[in-house]
Amino acid sequence: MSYYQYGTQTTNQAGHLSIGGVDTIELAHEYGTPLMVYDVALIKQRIAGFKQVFEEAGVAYKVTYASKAFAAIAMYQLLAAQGVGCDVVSGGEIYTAQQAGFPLATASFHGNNKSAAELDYAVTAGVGTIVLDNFHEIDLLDQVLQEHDQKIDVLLRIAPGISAHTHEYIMTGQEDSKFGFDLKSGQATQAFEKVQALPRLNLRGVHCHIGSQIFETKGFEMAAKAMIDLLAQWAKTGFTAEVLNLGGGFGVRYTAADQPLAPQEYVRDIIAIVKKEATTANLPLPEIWIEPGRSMVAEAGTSLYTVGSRKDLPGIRSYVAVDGGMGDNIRPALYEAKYNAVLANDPDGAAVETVSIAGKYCESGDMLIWDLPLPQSQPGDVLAMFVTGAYGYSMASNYNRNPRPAVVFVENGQSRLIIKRETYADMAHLDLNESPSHL
Ligand SMILES: Cc1ncc(COP(=O)(O)O)c(C=O)c1O
Ligand SMILES: N[C@@H](CCCC[NH3+])C(=O)O
Repeated sequence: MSYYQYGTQTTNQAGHLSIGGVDTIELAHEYGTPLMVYDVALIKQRIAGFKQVFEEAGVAYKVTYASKAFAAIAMYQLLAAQGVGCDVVSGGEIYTAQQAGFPLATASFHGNNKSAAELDYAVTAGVGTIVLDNFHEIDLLDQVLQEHDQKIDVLLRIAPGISAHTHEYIMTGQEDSKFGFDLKSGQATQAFEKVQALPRLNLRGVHCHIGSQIFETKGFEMAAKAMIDLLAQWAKTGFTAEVLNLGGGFGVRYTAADQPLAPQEYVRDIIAIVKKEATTANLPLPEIWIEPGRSMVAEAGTSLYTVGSRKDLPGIRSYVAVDGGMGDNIRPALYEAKYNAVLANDPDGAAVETVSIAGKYCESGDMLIWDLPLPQSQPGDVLAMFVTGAYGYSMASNYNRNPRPAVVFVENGQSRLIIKRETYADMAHLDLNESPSHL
């Protein structure tokens, strides 16, 4: 095998890339391309791995999936069946979870500018926890609760002032951030006092999230320590935190240059540091919550594209274009994210050339992979691009009025369509076509 295999990926007897026991070339024929393929067994393995670490440590916990990484009805159903909660960040994610029959009592609602309508929706839909992000939201939520004569559990999102080593755009825990109550300037304690004075808000603890695609455990350790120190201060007022949510952010391996720990290792480390710091501060151990997104689904996702045109610039480079691009995966254009890919019809084939994989969108920046060693490719070959399961489909767009791809789950030799390919009519269905006049 010449490629790094994630989850159930292997080369089958036909010499094709297989995922979940299903031939990816057959998937491309059956469902068309671009196609997103999710290895369900790998998602289940990740969930089980996270839970196991907590179980072994014998601590109270909650594993919640950050839906923004990939939200779909089938995904929420898979989570519910595996007994994990989720975090939602919009009315749309709440709606999708609700359609899936997801137990919303296990969901947490995040966001730096939740609207009154979204808060109302969350309260009436039965979302279990609101993660309060700012002072305006505290007032909005209290108002909504008064209207419904209800109470709700809340956490306070704290910006701990920790810069994790990751791309600037996906860093969130540093002081200069739009998210959460700032720790250093005292905003966090002001928010604590404000919430404590509002009987409809049942403050259960604190939340922080220091960023995404993080490889080192140091940042999590610093964040955990900062949170425990804060809770120790608040404990002097008689407050006992029941929950400490340390967010997500665990890194994954996109290419060989990425060397993350196994996802469970981050959690093992987090548990150890929380235990140590809580003991030192003489605090009862709170329930530890995590909310991984990327590490739950990224490596389980593979994008299949069909190879089309080619442009050779002797001495410069060769562009090989595929039938998708920045509309189904904005990450290379947005973050200069790096990916790896193989020809699904010849995954073990020796590379004979280096090509750059272009998308089909009208942007020079619509490049999926620069300088990829590949066997000789022909139009009609299927390119399998790895680790596209997080922030791919969920950040997809209809730029150039290209339809968003279909999505399938594969497991045990079977495939199931979970999101249909968008049609031209789907994309135009909100356009009004009633009057020939121009106002
Ligand atoms: C509040 C919060 N929780 C969890 C996550 C999930 O992060 P990741 O996908 O890196 O695990 C994010 C996204 O970065 C987030 O903003
Ligand atoms: N969307 C980003 C991560 C942001 C996570 C949300 N806070 C990515 O693709 O890496």
